[in-house]
Amino acid sequence: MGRKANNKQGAPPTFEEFNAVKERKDQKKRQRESKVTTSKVQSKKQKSNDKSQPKTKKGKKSKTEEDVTEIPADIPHVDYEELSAARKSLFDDDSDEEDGKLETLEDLDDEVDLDDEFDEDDQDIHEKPMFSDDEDLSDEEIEKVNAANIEEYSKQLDLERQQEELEAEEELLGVNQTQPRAAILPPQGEADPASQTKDGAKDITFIRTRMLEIVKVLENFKELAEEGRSRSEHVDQLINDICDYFGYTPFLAEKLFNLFSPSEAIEFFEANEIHRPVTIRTNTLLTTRRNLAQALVNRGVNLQPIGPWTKVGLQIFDSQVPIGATPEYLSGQYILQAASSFLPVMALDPQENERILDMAAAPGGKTTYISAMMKNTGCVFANDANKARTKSLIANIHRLNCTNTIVCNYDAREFPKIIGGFDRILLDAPCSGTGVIGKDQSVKTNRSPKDFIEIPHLQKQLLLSAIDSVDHASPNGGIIVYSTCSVMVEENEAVIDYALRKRPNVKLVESGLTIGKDGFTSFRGKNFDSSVKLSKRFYPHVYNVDGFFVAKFKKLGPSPFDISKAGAFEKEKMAREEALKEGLIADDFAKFDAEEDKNIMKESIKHSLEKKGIDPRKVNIDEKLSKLDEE
Ligand SMILES: C[S@@+](CC[C@H](N)C(=O)[O-])C[C@H]1O[C@@H](n2cnc3c(N)ncnc32)[C@H](O)[C@@H]1O
Repeated sequence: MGRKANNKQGAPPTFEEFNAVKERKDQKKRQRESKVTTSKVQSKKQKSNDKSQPKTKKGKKSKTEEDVTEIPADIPHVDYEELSAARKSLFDDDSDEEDGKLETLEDLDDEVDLDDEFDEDDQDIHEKPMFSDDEDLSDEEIEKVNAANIEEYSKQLDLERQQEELEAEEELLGVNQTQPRAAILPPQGEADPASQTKDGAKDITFIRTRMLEIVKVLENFKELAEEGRSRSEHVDQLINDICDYFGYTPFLAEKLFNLFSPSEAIEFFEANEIHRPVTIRTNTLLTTRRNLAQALVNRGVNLQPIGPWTKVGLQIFDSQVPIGATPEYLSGQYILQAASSFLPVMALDPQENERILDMAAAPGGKTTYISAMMKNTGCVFANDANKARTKSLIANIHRLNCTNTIVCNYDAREFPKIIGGFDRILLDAPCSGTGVIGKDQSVKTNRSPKDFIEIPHLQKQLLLSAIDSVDHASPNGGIIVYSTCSVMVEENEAVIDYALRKRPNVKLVESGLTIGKDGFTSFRGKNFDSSVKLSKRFYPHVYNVDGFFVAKFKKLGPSPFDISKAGAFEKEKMAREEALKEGLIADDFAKFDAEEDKNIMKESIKHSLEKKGIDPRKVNIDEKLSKLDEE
């Protein structure tokens, strides 16, 4: 019978179930150890009392006793053998007991065969109570033992049952298998059995099982690999299966796979199949989290704080009202915002009365948080290159009552030519979105190798601009925070490492974030500056937040461009020259869409005419527009 047929026994476990099996296996091991040690205690006790050995096996010592070397003090003493014997005595002695009691015990007996504790071929033990010939154990003592141990006994029964279930699952998964496995990979040159269903479709159940099995092999390759099959063959098959099962292009599946160990990669891919929890941020300009929570609970919203790391976030479990249309929402008391989006603003740590630039701000989730942290003092420049997106940015700024904010619409590579000298800058850069696949499944198929050249190129240019636009002499500031919702090294560590090399007047500093994994200091043969480990990575499968990256810089001295007052175009030219030298594509990533811009301008003219009480249909808008262009 082939593998596939074997696997048709039932749906394979999910990865969580697989982990649960592993966990239960550990638990079982611990329990066995506990049992072993208690058995030893009993053995010692009996020896010291000069009593006969328990009749677990005629003429043989219990195997478990030989294995024990230590008796941990914290293990409760439960004598299962004595207990078992007592129970047997109880059955024998209490045959006239009330039906109910007997039924209960017999039910337990049905579930777990206590004789499993002893040697199977020891018929005598099966036939009579263990201690039936033990003169010292009176009925009273039996009852005492039973009463004292019944709780432990019941726990033991549960464990035994779990153990049976576990063994059944293990059998299915081959968890205990240490021998080289049966063939997991399709035989060389033969068709993949995964595509051999009757209708020719891929057998997803089979693919899932194979993925888990390959992961196990890769994590213990020496022992488990099939002879004659290389590691890379296993990896290739696993990546194929990831593509088939989760729907990624091979290119992206491999890139993401390379970020993790095989089992963690599967956890990551699994996590991308589900949405992150719905979370909101309290707008502390208008309310407190306590008052907001109370108001929403009164409307039938089921919520709780996100976690100890944020004092403004709430997680919504369910709601009887649309969470984006409550009076509290409409009056700006909160914003729907992914928990991961709080992190760069927390790292930025805006202070009252500062001048802050949010370089890529639309739709304004972070801008409005910055504004709230500054208590509406100082000034926040909220910039975005995409004019259409500035609409939602403005709407959010208004709704959340942020009165210290100026919206602008530049290609942020133009800074600091437009305006510089900021105390702090947030660059929440445009990115590939590989951290938010749970939200946008299209990322699985629409990212190409070109993206991972062009996007980092733009990110590098933007980051250099951010560095050059900050005032190194700012009393408490001189801070730049770089963030992306990508997990790719090219868009994260490689970008900040590039900035460190190009701008020796900045250094990376602690982000102040209490969660997150350290940034990579090396990756697939590339070494980054050792300080890159101060950056933080966030993963959906670890923190149940979107995949995210945050790095915090402190500017220590002026940039060469600060002094030369070079404009964006000179800087751009230099950056392009650098990029060309490094073999990067120098095409523009963020192209200006003139047609889109024209439409937005027309709409804006119509609105302003309406505001003035003029019917826009009676005005030649195209003419007005071309006049504006001339100006
Ligand atoms: C990740 S989103 C920003 C999200 C925003 N910070 C928030 O929290 O709501 C990236 C933004 O960068 C903008 N962008 C792309 N290229 C840009 C450029 N050259 N200069 C400024 N903004 C740019 C995009 O229009 C997009 O709105």
